Amino acid sequence: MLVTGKDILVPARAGKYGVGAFNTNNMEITQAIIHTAEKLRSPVIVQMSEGAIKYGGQDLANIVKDLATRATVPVALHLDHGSSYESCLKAIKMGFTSVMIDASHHPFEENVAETRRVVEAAHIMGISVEAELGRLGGIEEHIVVDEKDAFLTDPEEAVQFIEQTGTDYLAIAIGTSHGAYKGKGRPYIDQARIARIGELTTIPLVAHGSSGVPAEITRRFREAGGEIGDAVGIADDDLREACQHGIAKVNVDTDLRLASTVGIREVLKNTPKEFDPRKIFGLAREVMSQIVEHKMGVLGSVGKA
Ligand SMILES: O=C(COP(=O)(O)O)NO
Ligand SMILES: [Ca+2]
Ligand code: NA
Ligand SMILES: [Zn+2]
Repeated sequence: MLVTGKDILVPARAGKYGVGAFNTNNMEITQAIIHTAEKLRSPVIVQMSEGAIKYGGQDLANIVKDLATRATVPVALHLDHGSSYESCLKAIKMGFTSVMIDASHHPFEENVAETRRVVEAAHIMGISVEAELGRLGGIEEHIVVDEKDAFLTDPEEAVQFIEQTGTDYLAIAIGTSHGAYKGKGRPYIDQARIARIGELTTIPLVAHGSSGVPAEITRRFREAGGEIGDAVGIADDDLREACQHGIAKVNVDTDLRLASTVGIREVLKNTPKEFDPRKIFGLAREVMSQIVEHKMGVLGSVGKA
């Protein structure tokens, strides 16, 4: 059933488990996410970035909404990295049940003001809101944040921010970053910082940049002709621990991008005579489903629906 992000995340925070928020850009990705959630009896969030909305528009939103509505587990449709009040309202008009207003690259006061505007409008329409405080490294949809400008979330500031905005959940910067190259070795996740913020707050916390970039996937990616450097993601153990301290929404996009590309490349490489799109996209769907299944196991959301 189609529900709001809050319906899914408040129980997750209380139950100390994480719920995957997986980005989609087409039907097969959406099916891999939702069918796997049903198979594992797991709640799930399907999210679309502004780039995905540009690419698939209402067509894609309708695919997600239809699958979510018919799903036998709770599913929310979430706007990822909404860059403005207008963008959030447009998404709500498209049928999104959760929106992120990402104003974390602005000074605190401006972030508060922008977030408040979205919260007021969204709550009138019964839609829940994610905001962000702190700045991840890596490349967000519309902002390139280099390391020196990344800053981790201050726990006391987070309390102020939540009080002043009324946001339903909060994305925090705690060492993760977007993309396939999250650090030189194992990225450092500031568990003490998460725990501190978790102690001081009660709303669900959000970890962006949480793809694991599994070695098996990068090996297959190269084997099938892909080119990727020494990619590294967030360790499963770090995600498990983060969910014990208040992280309830865990964003995953890169892993599905890599998995779908592995599937497509393997079909094209191994069966060069193949040109049936169901075979070409079918394996991608299968590889993505395996990634979604692994992640739900790591986060502890299996059987929670
Ligand atoms: O935070 C993310 C995705 O992060 P990854 O690049 O680690 O999948 N989307 O908002
Ligand atoms: Ca941001
Ligand atoms: Na988001
Ligand atoms: Zn993100």
